Amino acid sequence: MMYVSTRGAAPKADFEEALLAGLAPDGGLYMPETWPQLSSLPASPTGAYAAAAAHVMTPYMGGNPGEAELFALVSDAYERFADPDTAPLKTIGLDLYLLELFHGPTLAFKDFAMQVLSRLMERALKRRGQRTTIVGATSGDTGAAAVEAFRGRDDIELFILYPHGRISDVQRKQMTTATEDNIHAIAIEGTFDDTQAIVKALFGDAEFRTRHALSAINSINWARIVAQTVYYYTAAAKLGTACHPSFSVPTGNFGDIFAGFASSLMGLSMGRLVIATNENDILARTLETGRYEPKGVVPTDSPSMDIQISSNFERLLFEESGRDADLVNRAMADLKAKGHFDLPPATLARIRERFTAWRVTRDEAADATRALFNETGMIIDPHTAVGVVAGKREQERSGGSMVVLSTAHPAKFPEAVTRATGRAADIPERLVERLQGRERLQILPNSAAAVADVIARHAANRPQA
Ligand SMILES: Cc1ncc(COP(=O)(O)O)c(C=O)c1O
Ligand SMILES: N[C@@H](CCOP(=O)(O)O)C(=O)O
Repeated sequence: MMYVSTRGAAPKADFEEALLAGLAPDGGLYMPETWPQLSSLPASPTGAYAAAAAHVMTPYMGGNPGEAELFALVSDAYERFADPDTAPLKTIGLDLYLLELFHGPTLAFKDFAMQVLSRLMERALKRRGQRTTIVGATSGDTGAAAVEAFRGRDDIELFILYPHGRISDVQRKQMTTATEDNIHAIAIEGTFDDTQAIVKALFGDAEFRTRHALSAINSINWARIVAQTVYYYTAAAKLGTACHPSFSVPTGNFGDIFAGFASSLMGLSMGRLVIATNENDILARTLETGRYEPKGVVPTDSPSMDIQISSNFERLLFEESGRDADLVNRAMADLKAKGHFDLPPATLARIRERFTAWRVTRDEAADATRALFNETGMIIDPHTAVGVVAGKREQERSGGSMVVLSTAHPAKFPEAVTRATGRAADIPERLVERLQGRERLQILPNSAAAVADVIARHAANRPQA
């Protein structure tokens, strides 16, 4: 299995190269050259999430690692998940389900991929005798998951950028209380989009990128997407082969829903993929009008989705334009020069065949949280609430089974949850432990040069091995 860049000008890479590079050298995102086919999970072994993960992910690895080694690696990655089912499916209405993806160590869906990614990276670096500098951008959850997955790992420095004052206190402390020397939390005076732009700018500087051996842990890294395809399979398997569920996915950077799309391209039969957005509704506007046009980010109760530049939309554009790298390059150039790009009608039509988008307001999400709590006693987080509202709307429109991805634990967002339901969610013990201790962070202006300087100074002061 080889990987190609969405911008068409990078050499093909194997899985390990794509994993360590993160972003392709031409600025594009890696995509598999062909889609492995897997219409469903084998009937046996059933239940075991790690076995399913190894089975779904193996074809993407090109034999490095092979399925047995990958199985051992993912088994270790998912061992500390709090629910024995890893990704349990709960019924919340008529043919309406919640896929709970928050039982990992940092209580958000990011743990599913990050726990695997860190192990794959460490393995690759050891094999090659290399070290790496990870630079990541986070609106809260990716950073927490990355800190947890990479803390204390040999040969890996993690610099994680988050928008200052725009994530929840819990999310911030999950990153800033890490005591390990290889973890560096940096608050940027800007939005998540600014932090993501800084990451891309650092990768765009070829000399800096090579000198510091940069790697990425955001969903621009293909390995993240692969690991996130697995739970679409396990959810579908639980509902049975006759059911072709739709999936409602709270969406920001478009990585999680792209993993669902990837599963459908692999042959998993499903209904619609529902893009559930908050007031930062660029994707809903794009599907409606055909124009991708970021507007200013507004803060909401679902801060992890306060994103206007959805990185992985580039992957969708590439795939649904018939893998037209020239078109992707033109779109990205237009975005830079004019602040928007227009989807060709045929590409828009193909996207609409598979995806529906619903914009959900803060009040609608809070009402849904309250209603579910009153009906079932269940407390959901504000991102999941956006997914529930969008999922129900789509179910009313097109019918069928609907699986809503429950992307975070409500304890991560106590203010919004308490406002909606009148009570806060119980805080799991594993979170309590992580919130203690002194916070360690730097606040930097919205400047790639400032971040580059911190990384360079740290490298210069690192004791030589
Ligand atoms: C809790 C939560 N839900 C949803 C999302 C959106 O996921 P994606 O960026 O993959 O679209 C995020 C952030 O990525 C998140 O942290
Ligand atoms: N919502 C995310 C934003 C980054 O998304 P990623 O999936 O590309 O890492 C976050 O919580 O940081």
